[in-house]
Amino acid sequence: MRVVILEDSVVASRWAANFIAEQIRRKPTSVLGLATGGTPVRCYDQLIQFHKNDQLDFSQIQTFNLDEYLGLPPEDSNSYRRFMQENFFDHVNVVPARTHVPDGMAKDIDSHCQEYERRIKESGGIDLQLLGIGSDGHIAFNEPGSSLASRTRLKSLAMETVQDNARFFGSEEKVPRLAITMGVGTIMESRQCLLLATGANKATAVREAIEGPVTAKVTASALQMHPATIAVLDEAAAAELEYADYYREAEVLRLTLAS
Ligand SMILES: N[C@@H]1[C@@H](O)[C@H](O)[C@@H](COP(=O)(O)O)O[C@@H]1O
Repeated sequence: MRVVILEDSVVASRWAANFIAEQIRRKPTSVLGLATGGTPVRCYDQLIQFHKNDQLDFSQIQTFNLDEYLGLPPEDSNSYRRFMQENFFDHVNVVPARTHVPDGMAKDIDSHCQEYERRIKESGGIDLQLLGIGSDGHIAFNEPGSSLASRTRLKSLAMETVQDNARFFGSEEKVPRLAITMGVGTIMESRQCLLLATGANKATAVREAIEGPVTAKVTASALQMHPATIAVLDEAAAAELEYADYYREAEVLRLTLAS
């Protein structure tokens, strides 16, 4: 796994946004997998700036979001669909019908999940999947114990995740306990993954994901088996990495080779 350590969350978010922008410039019809949470907000901000200032064109892309809370309609202020509209989609020229977020109000959840998988396949598959990481090491809502071969399905949230996400809802009681989420297997089929993690509260999860054993206890560790994952970290999130100096040196060498 390529590990890029940058000074702070501003620089790390800009790096991630640049990487996504390059992907879109190289392939204007890119299929992007997108994430929610506090972490990617700055990255989306930067992409919006690229659109406004540098004419970055989103008109041909398709997007698939990782997950959605069960029982929240799209207009709910805490739904991930609303998050995406407010933090990204409403500010760029993406075609609304080409943006996909699981439907938290789906009546037949199993067939909705299968349909979501079918649409990803039909799109040609995800070119670049943006990921955050939960403090318990989850990706999307693949909580500890999730099968590393799992597909899009209904999952119950771990208590740690409920507590972490209570900050968006005002209280723990208001956080839905169930969500529809892409599986680890679904994510692993993306051609490239970009794991963005910032802040000291992610340091342990980041260490376990990058340097620990591959285990369903830390579903982000499955990315060690992915052929093209880049972890973009700020110093705080990288603080517990045993091989941080090696990753830094490798990046310097990469830059030297590129110049
Ligand atoms: N399902 C989302 C994840 O996709 C996200 O990575 C995680 C961390 O979010 P934050 O960036 O707010 O720490 O939160 C939720 O659980």
